[in-house]
Amino acid sequence: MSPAPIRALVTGAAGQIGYSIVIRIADGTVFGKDQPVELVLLDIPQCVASLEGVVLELQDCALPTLVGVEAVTNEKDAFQNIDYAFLVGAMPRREGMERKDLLAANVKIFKSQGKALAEFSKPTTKVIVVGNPANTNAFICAKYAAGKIPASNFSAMTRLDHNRALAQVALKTGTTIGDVKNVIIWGNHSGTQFPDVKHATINKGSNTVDAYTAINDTNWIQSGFISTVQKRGAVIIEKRKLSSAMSAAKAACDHIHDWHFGTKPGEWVSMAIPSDGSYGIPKGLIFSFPVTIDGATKEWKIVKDLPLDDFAKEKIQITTKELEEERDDALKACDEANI
Ligand SMILES: NC(=O)C1=CN([C@@H]2O[C@H](COP(=O)(O)OP(=O)(O)OC[C@H]3O[C@@H](n4cnc5c(N)ncnc54)[C@H](O)[C@@H]3O)[C@@H](O)[C@H]2O)C=CC1
Ligand SMILES: O=C(O)CCC(=O)C(=O)O
Repeated sequence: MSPAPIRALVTGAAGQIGYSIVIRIADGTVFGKDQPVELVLLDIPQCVASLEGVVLELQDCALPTLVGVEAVTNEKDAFQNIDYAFLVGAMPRREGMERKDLLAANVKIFKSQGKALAEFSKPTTKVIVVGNPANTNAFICAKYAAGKIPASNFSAMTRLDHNRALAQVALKTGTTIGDVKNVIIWGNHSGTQFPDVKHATINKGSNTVDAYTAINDTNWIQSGFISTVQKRGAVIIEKRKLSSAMSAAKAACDHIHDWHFGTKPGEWVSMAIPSDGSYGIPKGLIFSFPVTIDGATKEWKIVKDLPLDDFAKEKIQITTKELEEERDDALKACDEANI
């Protein structure tokens, strides 16, 4: 007998990330090839025709794992009874903007969706926020769903930054992605994030070497590497005139896949989740940490007590400060927003 279907919501499903994400959820990449999936696609009423087009294409994919698709334009229908929510729908930044410039416009969406989660969803629903500024939107969403859904069920996506870091290290060392383990993205999904390879390892032939030794270029690790990962989103906007979508959709699916199935033994992933005070990060801030996940309980744990040198502490302080400022601005915008 096949298991009960997993009901997954994708918001902004008519947008560019939505278009790349739904096929991976529907075809078993995220929840497994034997797991039936019901998809709920939400977008704004102006995008209904485009949303219907996505539904037709999903039908045409003839996927054995996809047992239902609903296209909706209201939160009540969208958030009903879901197991996972991929909250993508939000305004993307254009050339020259910082992600936090989106705060005033996008935070209202996440206030409203937090309330909808509280009203219509199950207490076990797990949420990934992709829409920028992702950490702060997740903070707001969790705040307005509080009382019904625990804060630990809310996360923001820094997996794209994590994947970018893996790829840069693999390129630099002439290895493959599978050879590089345990990079970390600390903090905000923004230009202040701290991509860190201090605790990473690289397989070279039959040896496992620490990343600093394998890379053998401290200047690159502490400068070029960090800024490449921090600025990757902006460079892609400059080149494509659109923000990253294929890689963002892949990262969102990696994030939920690992939350559902758990992380591999001896490995961690980067995930922005509510701080419990670890590493001196203020409690409740949605901060990217290294986490391990138990696939049986679907609970994440922050990897504790990694030694941090002064360089790391300074970088972490910068991104913490930015997140505190964003949080305060977002709370103000929510108070002012009459939703
Ligand atoms: N965290 C991360 O690593 C990344 C985050 N992003 C962010 O993801 C978001 C989406 O990006 P794209 O898909 O490229 O944008 P897009 O503009 O192509 O699509 C966004 C979709 O969301 C819809 N939408 C707007 N308000 C909505 C609402 N209240 N409810 C439901 N749908 C709504 C729009 O109608 C549109 O179809 C942006 O904020 C972008 O900055 C993008 C890449 C990576
Ligand atoms: O950079 C942006 O604002 C949009 C896409 C994004 O967040 C990213 O590519 O990292």
